[in-house]
Amino acid sequence: MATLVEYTQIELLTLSGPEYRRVSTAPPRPPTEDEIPIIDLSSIDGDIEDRKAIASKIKSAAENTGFFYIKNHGIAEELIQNALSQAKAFFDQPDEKKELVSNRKETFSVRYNPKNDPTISDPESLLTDERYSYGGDDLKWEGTSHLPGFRETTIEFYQRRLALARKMVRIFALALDMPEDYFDGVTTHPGADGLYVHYPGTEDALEDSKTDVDVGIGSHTDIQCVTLLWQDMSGGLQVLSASDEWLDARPIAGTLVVNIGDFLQRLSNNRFKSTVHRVYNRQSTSRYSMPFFLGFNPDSVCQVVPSCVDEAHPALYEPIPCGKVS
Ligand SMILES: O=C(O)CCC(=O)C(=O)O
Ligand SMILES: [Fe+2]
Repeated sequence: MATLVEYTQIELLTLSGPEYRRVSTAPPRPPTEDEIPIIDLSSIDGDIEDRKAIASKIKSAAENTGFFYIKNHGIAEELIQNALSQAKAFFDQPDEKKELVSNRKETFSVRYNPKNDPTISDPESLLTDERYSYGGDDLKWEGTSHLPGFRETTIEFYQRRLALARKMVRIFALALDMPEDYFDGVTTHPGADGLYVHYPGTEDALEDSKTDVDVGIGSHTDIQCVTLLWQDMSGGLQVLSASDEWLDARPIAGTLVVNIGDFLQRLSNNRFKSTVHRVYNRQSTSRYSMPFFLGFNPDSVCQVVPSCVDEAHPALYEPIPCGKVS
């Protein structure tokens, strides 16, 4: 007997305006191993053949669901746990010390600052270049200076993720049949945000608001190039499959979740999928996550990669600027 699958429509905000997508109304199911594979990065610093082997796995994942886990990613578990402790210390403070955002979800975010990027030899020239408007982060660090080690750990974790994200971008270049340094020039001083996110337990949220709200983030795609996400063991991240069903992107210890953003979908001429996902915290206790979003240099232009265009596949997109250049 055929099972009746029902669908509904969701509205997404994309680079080219609102878009509507069909999604199944069935509860999320576990993904198959191919739908959200676990990819081992232990040989990422090996030779080019090692990286091509990783790239071929990532290519399949990027063309299928657009989400995968990475393990042996090189970021020390101790650093991740220290960052998590700092995130908890930050969110544990009384409300007036924090920035409260909608949906009762709270965030602390660090933007790219050339001073924190060890690959930049002259940060001042970027900071004083009118085209970038990176903005200062001094107020953030002043406002958190009473939390011991907060700044140091937060910056170190940011730096490690920036380095890993740059390596991943090289793998994406290989996965698009381009030389591995193809994107290096547009990731030298990228738009890149590192966040701590706290989703309070649902009971707490209900008590305060007296309404039946979900704590989380509704259906969306990530706008940038690639996202690296650390999530705690709470669960709640759901990912739309290639057949429009919700998959449970369950937490797997020792991994980060990686997904493709709108810019990478665009420059791959839709070969790689910028996948719809959402997060709910429906448990009574807090959920913490630490996403990192890598974009391209704000002064660069995003255009379809030559290897993704041929007579049968003309470029679907015009070149667009990657960031606000003021
Ligand atoms: O918190 C998470 O697990 C994911 C958050 C997310 O999707 C986002 O911030 O774009
Ligand atoms: Fe997201």
